[in-house]
Amino acid sequence: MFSRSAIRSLACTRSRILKSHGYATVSSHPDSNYVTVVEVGPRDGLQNEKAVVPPSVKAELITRLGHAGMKVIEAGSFVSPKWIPQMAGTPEVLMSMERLPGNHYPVLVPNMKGLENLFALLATENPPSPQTPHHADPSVAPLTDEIAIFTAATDAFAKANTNCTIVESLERLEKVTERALAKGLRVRGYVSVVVICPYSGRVDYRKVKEVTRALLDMGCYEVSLGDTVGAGTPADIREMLEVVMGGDSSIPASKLAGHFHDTYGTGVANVLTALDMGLRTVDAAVGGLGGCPYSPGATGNVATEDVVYALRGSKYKTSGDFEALAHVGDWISTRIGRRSESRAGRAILAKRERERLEHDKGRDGGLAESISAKL
Ligand SMILES: CC(C)(COP(=O)([O-])OP(=O)([O-])OC[C@H]1O[C@@H](n2cnc3c(N)ncnc32)[C@H](O)[C@@H]1OP(=O)([O-])[O-])[C@@H](O)C(=O)NCCC(=O)NCCSC(=O)C[C@@](C)(O)CC(=O)[O-]
Repeated sequence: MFSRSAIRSLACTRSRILKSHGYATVSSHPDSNYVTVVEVGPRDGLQNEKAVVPPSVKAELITRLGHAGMKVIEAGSFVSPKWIPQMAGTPEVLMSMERLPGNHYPVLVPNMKGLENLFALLATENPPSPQTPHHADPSVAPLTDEIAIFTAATDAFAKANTNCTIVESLERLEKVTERALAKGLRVRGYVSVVVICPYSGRVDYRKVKEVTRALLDMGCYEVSLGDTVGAGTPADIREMLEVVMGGDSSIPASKLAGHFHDTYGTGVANVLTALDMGLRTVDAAVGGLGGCPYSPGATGNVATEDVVYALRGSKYKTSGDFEALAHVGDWISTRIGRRSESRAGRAILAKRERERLEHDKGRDGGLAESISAKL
């Protein structure tokens, strides 16, 4: 486990960093019941596929997701290709996907090397200037305007995922965040294994809070809390959020997002619990793609279609088009040789297929009747 004093010493740099950059804030939606669903399928989903999906297919997936109404789509990672070969083509993906204006396409960055690689790519599009640090054309979204940094609530998981302890990862990420903010990029944080760690078991929710606080103090505008194993129940999520959002140095719901894997089928229930607790951002993957390479047995993220369907008719609003997303989930699942894991997606496509068959049968029946009437 990491030491509290180490985390506290990181927090001491807070005032210095905030003095130079301030918290990078994202303007909150005018409707307080608007739910931002961050689409993580192209990154969290495809990073876990055995086969390396070609950049052209990933780019088409992101393009399709944009046209299905997704506004924030995690497009890939600038991580070590030795660790995650599935994400090696991220620069090509960013260069070839359609970037809808107003959309955001964050990428994962684990260290300075990843950030330098990203900067090199951004510089190829628009030579930087003080006014437009990395992007000038308003008719398309920037290649990316946001990075996501990641650590964990246990040392065991941090070591498996990033080859270092939590404290070491926070030291590394602090430098990455400072440089990214200075370049005008937004920074989002992730904390993995907020409920159960596949290596060290039940997680102490106070650790989740400490790591989340450290990421916010660095300058992350939001921290996404990952039930990486996907075994958390709504009661677990409620208890975890009560600890993170309560007590001394409480963290407001507006700074948190929920990231729930659906291994035990509690993903949608956990999303609804998080919304009930005041969160308004959740992560999801179309078709329920994914898992985590360092969480054996964990299945994909909660499916975007399932989340969008579950919010229908409720007080919550969101941007994705349910049926269009079901088609995207079916398309990418077929491309990678599996079935869509979205229950709602499969149900609506099966219903539409039955309707089509009945319509065709009706048309054929009508035709047969009119032919026999003429004879
Ligand atoms: C963090 C490191 C890099 C440390 O890895 P390391 O091996 O300690 O790093 P290193 O500095 O010793 O470098 C080793 C080699 O990798 C290269 N390298 C080093 N960094 C990079 C880079 N950025 N881009 C390209 N290459 C890089 C570096 O140049 C060197 O190459 P060599 O000299 O051997 O030829 C490594 O552990 C890593 O990349 N891990 C990635 C882990 C990952 O992507 N996991 C999945 C994402 S997190 C997740 O899915 C959870 C989340 C976010 O979804 C939430 C949830 O569900 O919980």
